[in-house]
Amino acid sequence: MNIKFHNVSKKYKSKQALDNITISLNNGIYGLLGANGAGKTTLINIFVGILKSDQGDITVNGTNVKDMGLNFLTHIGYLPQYPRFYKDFKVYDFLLYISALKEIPKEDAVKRSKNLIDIVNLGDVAYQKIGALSGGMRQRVGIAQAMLNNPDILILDEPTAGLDPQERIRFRNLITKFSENRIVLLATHIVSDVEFIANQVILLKEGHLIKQDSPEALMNEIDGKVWLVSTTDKIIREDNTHMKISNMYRENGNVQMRVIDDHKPDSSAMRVSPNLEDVFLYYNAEE
Ligand SMILES: Nc1ncnc2c1ncn2[C@@H]1O[C@H](COP(=O)(O)OP(=O)(O)OP(=O)(O)O)[C@@H](O)[C@H]1O
Repeated sequence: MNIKFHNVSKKYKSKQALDNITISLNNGIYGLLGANGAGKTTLINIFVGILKSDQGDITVNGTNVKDMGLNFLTHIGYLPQYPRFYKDFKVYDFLLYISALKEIPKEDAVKRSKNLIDIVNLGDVAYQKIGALSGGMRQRVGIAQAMLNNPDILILDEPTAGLDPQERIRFRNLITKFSENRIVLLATHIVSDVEFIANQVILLKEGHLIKQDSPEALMNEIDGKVWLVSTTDKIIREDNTHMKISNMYRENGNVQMRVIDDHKPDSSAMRVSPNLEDVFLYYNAEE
């Protein structure tokens, strides 16, 4: 599978939400990362056909999606950022209903719905109404419905919103298994969702493509620019050095700060290996 975005742009009135985005995706997991308002949902909505771009084209295996008609949708599974459900549907019935909309034959629909209910760990509530589920459980119904048609291209917009830590891990494992021979595009601003599973990260900022590369390559690029500085609460309260702090935690009565800086920010600072969160901050921090 291959998806190409060629010079895709989108403006909402005077707001340039996407500016000339050109990217290419092959099989694997792609983390679409960006701060709030970076343009992730706009890019996804243009791809799945909810929005029209002002300019540019998208091709799947070389064919313009505009020429694929409804056939295009049979290849796609999609979880919107804010999925809406019929609250009176029971989980299992809802999956059968979505299967019918996707024109999945009844026998397959039954098998697949039951299987996905197990996979997303909703066996205990399969016959409960969606309206009675917790937010995280509903989100898992959303993930399951996106996978019903066994899509070649799975598009997930903020899929882990509301999931507890255990379910996040389950989700990451599920996506890693599922991604073999497919494209999974996962939009998030939660770096840890993609840090260990994405083959590539697409970094957007204010509608621009900042980087597309493997997490390892992105981390290598800022090697030598991440420091650990040990300090105290008092100094932090008084500090006005405007360091780019990617993380802060307490250890043995001191405060440890992870600082992003081209130069050693303090004589006691120790160089540490970058992680993907540091990369995110490096490209997103205010000057
Ligand atoms: N319908 C709209 N009308 C006007 N502006 C919009 C509309 N939808 C999005 N925008 C603007 O376009 C920009 C990109 O929004 P988008 O929702 O694509 O970002 P995002 O990266 O998905 O953000 P988030 O992480 O907050 O969901 C933002 O500045 C947003 O305010």
